[in-house]
Amino acid sequence: MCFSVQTINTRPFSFAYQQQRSHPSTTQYSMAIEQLSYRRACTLLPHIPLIDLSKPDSKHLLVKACEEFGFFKVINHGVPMEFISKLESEAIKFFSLPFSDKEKAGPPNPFGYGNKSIGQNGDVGLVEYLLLRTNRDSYSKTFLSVFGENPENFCCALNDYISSVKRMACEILETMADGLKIQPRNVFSKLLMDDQSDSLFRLNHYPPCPDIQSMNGGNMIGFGAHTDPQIISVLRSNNTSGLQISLRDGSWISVPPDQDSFFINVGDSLQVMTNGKFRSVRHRVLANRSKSRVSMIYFGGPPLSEKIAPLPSLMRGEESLYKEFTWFEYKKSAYNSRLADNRLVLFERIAA
Ligand SMILES: C=C1C[C@]23C[C@@]1(O)CC[C@H]2[C@@]12CC[C@H](O)[C@@](C)(C(=O)O1)[C@H]2[C@@H]3C(=O)O
Ligand SMILES: O=C(O)CCC(=O)C(=O)O
Ligand SMILES: [Fe+2]
Repeated sequence: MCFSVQTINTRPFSFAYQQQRSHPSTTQYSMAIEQLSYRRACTLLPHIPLIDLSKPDSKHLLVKACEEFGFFKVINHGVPMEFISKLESEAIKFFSLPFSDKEKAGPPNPFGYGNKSIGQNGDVGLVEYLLLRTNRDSYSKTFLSVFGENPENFCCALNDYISSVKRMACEILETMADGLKIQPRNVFSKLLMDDQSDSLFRLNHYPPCPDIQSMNGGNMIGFGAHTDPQIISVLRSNNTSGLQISLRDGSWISVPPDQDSFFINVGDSLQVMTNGKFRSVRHRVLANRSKSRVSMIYFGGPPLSEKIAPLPSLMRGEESLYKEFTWFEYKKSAYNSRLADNRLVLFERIAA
């Protein structure tokens, strides 16, 4: 069964040479063609910022990407390929089990194995998943029911991957603090490093959807449009397309998959902590006609008792755009919402 989404917004681009006189010169032609290819590149190419973590100047690009898109791609990330491929193969093994085995780890409450139903409020998508807490004791229990006495391989793969990706997420958050010229540089990363940090991990499997063309004009929803409530999300997928991000004008652009890189999302909490300077990015996943997509996402969240508020060092005399709240309050409200809802509006301060 597939689920539909509205047609992707494609922005029309006008042909530069339509504005020329009836007999343009060669120079006018070549200028027009140049302009046309430039416009085509701007319209058709995804404008995904690329951050090379090994370059010292990345902090400025990183801040710019968070302000403009709330999304960027990271290379030279330092996460060993071995950890990535080991976890991917464990995930594939899990999703290949018979449904009767997988459902032993479900239904999600919200943790555990889920199939087609996302969250508790009626959202659906063409996806099956495992939603886990990031501590080993917690996910080991989830797997005992499926793998009996031997969940060790999966648990080791998760532990290696999550530790390494968490380290990278902290490095990114510290580089962000440098780029924003705020101190201490662990002002964001300490929330993920805290023993009580409420971080999550998700493995998603999107099976191919061969009847895509015959249904709803070719757009089937894998994971509906939403923003992530946490501070930062670190996403890695195999080489199957599907992920899209929404630009400020509401149009959607496809993110070309890259199995060797990571994609970073600014979450709602980071938008609040920067008083709206950084943008929590709306994103979604469309089903693929012929290939399975497997993605793994680390959601870096603060401790439940943490106050989520704009950092005073970023305010410089501005008013806070948000009411005061704790992560517990925000999370409770988020988990009562539908996927597509704007969860931050309830926490916005009404301008005087
Ligand atoms: C519909 C929902 C699923 C979600 C909880 C919610 O009520 C609204 C936020 C959703 C989301 C999106 C990002 C992450 O995938 C997630 C784990 C999260 O923290 O918030 C999911 C929640 C979920 O799948 O339970
Ligand atoms: O699976 C993906 O590529 C993205 C999923 C996602 O956005 C999420 O789980 O919050
Ligand atoms: Fe997401």
